Amino acid sequence: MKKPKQANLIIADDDTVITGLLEIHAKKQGFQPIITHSGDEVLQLISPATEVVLLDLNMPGMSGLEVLKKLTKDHPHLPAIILTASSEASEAVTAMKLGAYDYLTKPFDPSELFAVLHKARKMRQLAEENSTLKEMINDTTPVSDIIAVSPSMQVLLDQIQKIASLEATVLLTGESGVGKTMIARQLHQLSQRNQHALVTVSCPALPRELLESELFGHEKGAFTGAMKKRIGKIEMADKGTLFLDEIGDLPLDLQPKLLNVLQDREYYRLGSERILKTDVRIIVATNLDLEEKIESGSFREDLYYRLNVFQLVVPALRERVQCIIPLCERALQKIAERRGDRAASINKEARDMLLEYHWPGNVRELENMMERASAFCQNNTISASDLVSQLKSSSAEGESNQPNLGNMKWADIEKLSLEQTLAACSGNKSKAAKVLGIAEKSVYNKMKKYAIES
Ligand SMILES: Nc1ncnc2c1ncn2[C@@H]1O[C@H](COP(=O)(O)OP(=O)(O)OP(=O)(O)O)[C@@H](O)[C@H]1O
Repeated sequence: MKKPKQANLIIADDDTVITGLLEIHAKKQGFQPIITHSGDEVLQLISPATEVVLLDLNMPGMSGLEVLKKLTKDHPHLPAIILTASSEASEAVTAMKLGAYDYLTKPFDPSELFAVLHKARKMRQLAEENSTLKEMINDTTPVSDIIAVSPSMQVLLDQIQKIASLEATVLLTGESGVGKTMIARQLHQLSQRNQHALVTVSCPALPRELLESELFGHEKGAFTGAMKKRIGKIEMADKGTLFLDEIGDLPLDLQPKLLNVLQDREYYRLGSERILKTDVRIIVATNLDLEEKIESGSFREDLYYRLNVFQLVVPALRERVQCIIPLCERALQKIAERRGDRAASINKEARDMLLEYHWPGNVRELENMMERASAFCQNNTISASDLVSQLKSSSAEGESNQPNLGNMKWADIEKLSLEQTLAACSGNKSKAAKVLGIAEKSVYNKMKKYAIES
């Protein structure tokens, strides 16, 4: 068997009529196909030029699913499109779970097949670019890399250890950029489900209709443009963990459907009345006050209670001051590794400034700040002048209710603002929390922190 250098599409099917036709179509569509009629050969044919594999599940030699298993393990960025006979629906589901990019049922429409092939090829190119970028940014924080020096973070890590192995739903709350996604990942890694997928859905990222089909999947023809059946993220996360980020933005009319999943582990694909069962653990995160959303009628109370089995509050960076310098040093270390350089250091004046800053964008802002400061600093040492413009711009861009730092320390401004608000609300903490746009619990915490008497 000759392994052609330029073939970017492998067509594996034992039906010579189909492969003959596909070869002609593929060439017309700009692909350089190579044909095989045996499962065993597929893996040997893969070369750096391969962009897509079209795989029939029923072939002599190694079974299609075995080939797929090896393919997704050894070549995770290589999309495989599965061809199945219509009676093999359960095999198609297995194939999707094994990591197939898509599947088509025979007999298929060639224009539909090539639309999928082109999409897969594009995805392959993007995935490659993405993985290079990911390596550059190194944005996945391994569990051992989590910085937890402050007592509040240590308590949090302790809670994570205790609840990770439970099946219960977890609600992660905290401001944007505090590390909720990182903690969701850790909960999954420490659970018995870690051999299965952690599937993330960002609720505000998609318009309502797309979000619904993204979560629950749809049948062919369920809505205009639903050309074929699609498996939803809930199904993909089966036996693993589903992480719903920004759950506060889940549209009201989708909330009962999620409630059903939480209560009975049941749901329907769009366009189908067949009940599907799922074995999934759900972790959700929000930076919004869900109790406030319940009051305003945009979040269901029954869903909130189902989600709020274990609530983990990830503290804002300003509330874990002891972590600030270690987080900066870790960020600088990672930046240096990426650049193949020595890590920059931070002088005393700059450290003081970092410790006093109010960090509206939390750890994400800190990482960005270190990136810029280390690029522009002199003698590989970050000094106050490398930070000052960034601190100003982040307070200007930040939340509008953050007063200008001016000559006052942030802590003094925060204390003053809390005292004045409490006085204006005749000492009513719940009212003050609403006026300040923070949780009532935060009012109590801040009163304790600044020794404000009730
Ligand atoms: N304690 C920590 N130790 C190490 N890295 C951290 C820590 N907390 C946060 N980070 C890092 O900060 C960045 C932002 O974290 P993450 O994306 O998890 O925040 P988030 O709360 O999910 O934000 P958003 O609400 O905007 O989605 C990530 O690069 C993450 O690795």
